[in-house]
Amino acid sequence: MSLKGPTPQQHDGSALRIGIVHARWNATIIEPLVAGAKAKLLECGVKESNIVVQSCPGSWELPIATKRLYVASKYQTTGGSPAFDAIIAVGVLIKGETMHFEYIADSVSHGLMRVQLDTDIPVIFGVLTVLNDEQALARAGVDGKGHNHGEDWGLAAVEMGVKRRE
Ligand SMILES: O=Nc1c(NC[C@H](O)[C@H](O)[C@H](O)CO)[nH]c(=O)[nH]c1=O
Repeated sequence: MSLKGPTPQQHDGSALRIGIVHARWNATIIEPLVAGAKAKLLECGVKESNIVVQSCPGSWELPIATKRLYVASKYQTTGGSPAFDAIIAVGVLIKGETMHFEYIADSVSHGLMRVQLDTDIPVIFGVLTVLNDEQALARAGVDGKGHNHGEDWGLAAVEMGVKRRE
């Protein structure tokens, strides 16, 4: 058994509304990650109609796309309270030949942390920062290898969404 990974908890997601914002770079990895997160949301009782999925060009755009989803939702509900209990930001950064990877990874991680602290809406960090395709495939659970990290992000979104309402 791996020493890594979160200790799972059981939470009832039936009252939650969850956003998923995903980049479109490296779509063959993004797709299983988003599917894994969504499957766990549904397994925890989140209603399909309460899962909103949006996309953006790449991981660099995740912080602003996540912030915009929160802001837009705030004005769609009565009383201006945000409509989302948590948002999962999904991206796949694969190291290339240049320093581009480092700059995006660093900026996106700080950006997403800032969005969640500024908005008080939990933003689950679903950005893979990997050194090669094999690492990406293993973390998306593709071809039965490795573990789909999207599932962990779905569970984290339910836990944080429930706790935000307590
Ligand atoms: O470069 N590699 C990647 C990437 N670059 C695009 C960047 O996020 C942004 O969309 C553009 O720079 C335009 O702002 N975006 C990713 O999600 N993964 C990568 O591996």
